[in-house]
Amino acid sequence: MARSVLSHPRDKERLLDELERDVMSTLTELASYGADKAGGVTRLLYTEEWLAAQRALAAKMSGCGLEAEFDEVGNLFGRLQGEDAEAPAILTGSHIDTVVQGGMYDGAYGIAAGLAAVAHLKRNFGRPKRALEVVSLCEEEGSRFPMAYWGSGSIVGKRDFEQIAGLRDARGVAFSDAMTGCGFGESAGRRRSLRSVIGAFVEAHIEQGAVLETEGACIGVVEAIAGQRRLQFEVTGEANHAGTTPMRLRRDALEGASAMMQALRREALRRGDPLVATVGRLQVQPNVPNVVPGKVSFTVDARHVDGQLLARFCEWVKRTFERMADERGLRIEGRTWFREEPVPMDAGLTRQLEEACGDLAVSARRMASGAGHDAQMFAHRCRTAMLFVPSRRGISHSPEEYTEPRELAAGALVLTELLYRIGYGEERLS
Ligand SMILES: NC(=O)NC(NC(N)=O)C(=O)[O-]
Ligand SMILES: [Zn+2]
Ligand SMILES: [Zn+2]
Repeated sequence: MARSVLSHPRDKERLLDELERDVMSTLTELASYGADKAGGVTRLLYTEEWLAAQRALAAKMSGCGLEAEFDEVGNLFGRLQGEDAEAPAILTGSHIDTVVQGGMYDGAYGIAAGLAAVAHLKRNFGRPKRALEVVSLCEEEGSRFPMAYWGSGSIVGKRDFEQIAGLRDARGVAFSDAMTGCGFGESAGRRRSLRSVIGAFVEAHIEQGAVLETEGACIGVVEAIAGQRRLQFEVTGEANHAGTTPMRLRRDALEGASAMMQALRREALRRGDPLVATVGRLQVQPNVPNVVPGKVSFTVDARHVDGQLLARFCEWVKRTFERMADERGLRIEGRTWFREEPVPMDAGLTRQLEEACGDLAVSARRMASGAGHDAQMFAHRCRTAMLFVPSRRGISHSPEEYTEPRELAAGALVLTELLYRIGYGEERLS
């Protein structure tokens, strides 16, 4: 087996041209599924545009000579069989879903890069020692239903059908109805999602921050992924007439909630980086100009690379919000609907990723991820590594999300090299 996918350094530009062409073709096609008027992409789990994107990817995978198959929750796999049918497969990919009015790269890039890499390896090196699978994970963001990592979590056993019972989206559509409506679910007769043995998982993703761009590095070698909590609060006061209710007699739920949000921001700033806290969703009832708001619900998304410091901050949030509600004669209910602990990437596989960057003369730097990723799920079950490519001005979860095609190709080149070494090499996964 040759040491590298490059038989000579002069082959690098030609391979970058090929990978850039293939990655951009897949990204452009996927961006058409859920293209919204704001110029971004909205492709939520189990919607028509989500299903159309998965079906288009299945056709692309088959067109590359891979065995395309959906599992019971709608994860899509494109498999390149290995010589050793018993050897645990190596998976690469990311999530197909997006946030509302998101960009065309978050998630989709990892799928496009994985497909370009495995297709190149198949064409040029034939059958690997162990199976290589490109995976389009059905959901990661938690944008439609109060459930995140549904795709990767179902594969590694951290999500199951009991957890989605009773969940509904903002329009009242039941999770289970949306899932069965797309032809998935427990009784759809598809392969079970849970996989007991996985050789490794490698995810390519946009950085969604500005470190690589600021430092002029091509690749982020991810060492760890931050932990995160998502909390939902309901503040209840008393709806009343905006014209006849004196200020001192009001129990204004929005005034109380806004004071809590200001306190949240001040405390997060006081505790300092890398702690972040975000109020992303706010709903006011009855939400009309001439009524004192009687009820407000809002979300808090809190993250930190240190699990203990994250837990302590969330305890402060709950304690402080309860005190502030009491002081105003308001009621407050809070619940944590999502939590993931910080997780390190596999040291050996990360070292191999870094070595591949060096051998390919692609600049790289080690870093942590403030964003959550499917790699966070797989890291509990198998050797997992992750690479980033730069995000222009660090922008993501926005129609302004952008990465240069050549930067996307460089990430795909490193991914191709790593998959070649661990998929075709004799040595066991280190
Ligand atoms: N890559 C992501 O944008 N992930 C997002 N989604 C989750 N589940 O973390 C996030 O908010 O960081
Ligand atoms: Zn995202
Ligand atoms: Zn993502």
